[in-house]
Amino acid sequence: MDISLSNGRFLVTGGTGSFGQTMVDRLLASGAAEIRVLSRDEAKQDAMRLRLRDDRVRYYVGDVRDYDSVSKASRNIDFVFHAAALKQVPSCEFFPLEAVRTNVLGSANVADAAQRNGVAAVVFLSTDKAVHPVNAMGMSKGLMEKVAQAAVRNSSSPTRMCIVRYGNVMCSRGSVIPLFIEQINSGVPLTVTEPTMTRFLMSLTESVELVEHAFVHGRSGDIFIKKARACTIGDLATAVCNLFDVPAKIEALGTRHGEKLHETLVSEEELTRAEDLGQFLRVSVDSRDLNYSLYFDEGDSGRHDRPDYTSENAERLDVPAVMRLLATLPEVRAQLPRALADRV
Ligand SMILES: O=c1ccn([C@@H]2O[C@H](COP(=O)(O)OP(=O)(O)O[C@H]3O[C@H](CO)[C@@H](O)[C@H](O)[C@H]3O)[C@@H](O)[C@H]2O)c(=O)[nH]1
Repeated sequence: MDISLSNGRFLVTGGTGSFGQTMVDRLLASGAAEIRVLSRDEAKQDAMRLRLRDDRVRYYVGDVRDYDSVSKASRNIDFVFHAAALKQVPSCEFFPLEAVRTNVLGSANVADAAQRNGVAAVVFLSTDKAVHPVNAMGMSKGLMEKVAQAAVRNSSSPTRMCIVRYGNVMCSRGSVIPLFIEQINSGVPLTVTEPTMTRFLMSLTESVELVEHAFVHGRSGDIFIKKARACTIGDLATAVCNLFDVPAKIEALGTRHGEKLHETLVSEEELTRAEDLGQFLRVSVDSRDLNYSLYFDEGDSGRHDRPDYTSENAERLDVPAVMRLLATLPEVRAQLPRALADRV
């Protein structure tokens, strides 16, 4: 089957979220024949229905935790983008089993339903927090990656499954940039956890580009990463204040539950078998089978001589560069007085 966003029937799990809605917009603009949105919240679906008013989008209320609802939504579908997840780090720390139910078991349901329904390809959305994970959200996403790769290894199904891993998506729902802007608008200090903490910065558009790249070019079991720039949270807070032309008033919060100082997009072990594709990296699945004698006799000849790819050693943006980047984001521009937007 021809692999393109304009051809076929698509299912987007978590389709009412920040990524999901951007992906659905992209699919509609590309001319996709049918797009199903699977999500739990009927009110968000209704708001989306009213915004889009497009018959090609069908809404399925359901939960990836429930195999039946995933299976029904996957019937006669060609391609799945699996974005449904519990993604807030602090809340997953308090409810780790909820993260397991949605991110691990829910993803297993998506993989299983796709294989049984003859779906051609699935892209699973993962996160840098899945690498060397220290919090329940990252651990559950790391296990999701393993579940997807095991589904590829353990089955002769033709369903192609790829994973994309990305860093912080600027302005996604509940994230720090909209919070900083809200704090500026309310005239209260910006709550900064730890100024030296670093994070990768990606736009929603870039996250959709990464998913599209994996969808078109991925081989089963591949993990795709888009090379990204990073900044410190202290510089991010200063950049937001400068952009809105307010003095930088900062209240130190301290590191939150389960947070890392720096994130890792690709581990050094993965880098030994990563393929550099320019803007993207491809880490293919370790396809050796479970024959222990081969592990002992042949081992892994890859050399571990490259450090992890982290938000600490990635291209670092300074305050003016972060300001320029923020000023390109529609979500930020919508809040920024015209005169200030034009100055950057
Ligand atoms: O009041 C706040 C809230 C957050 N932060 C910091 O801002 C950064 C970003 O925080 P946030 O936007 O909450 O994102 P993360 O906790 O890093 O997690 C996001 O980014 C991940 C990718 O790393 C995604 O997988 C998650 O779903 C998403 O919530 C972190 O360094 C936080 O410590 C502050 O300084 N002040």
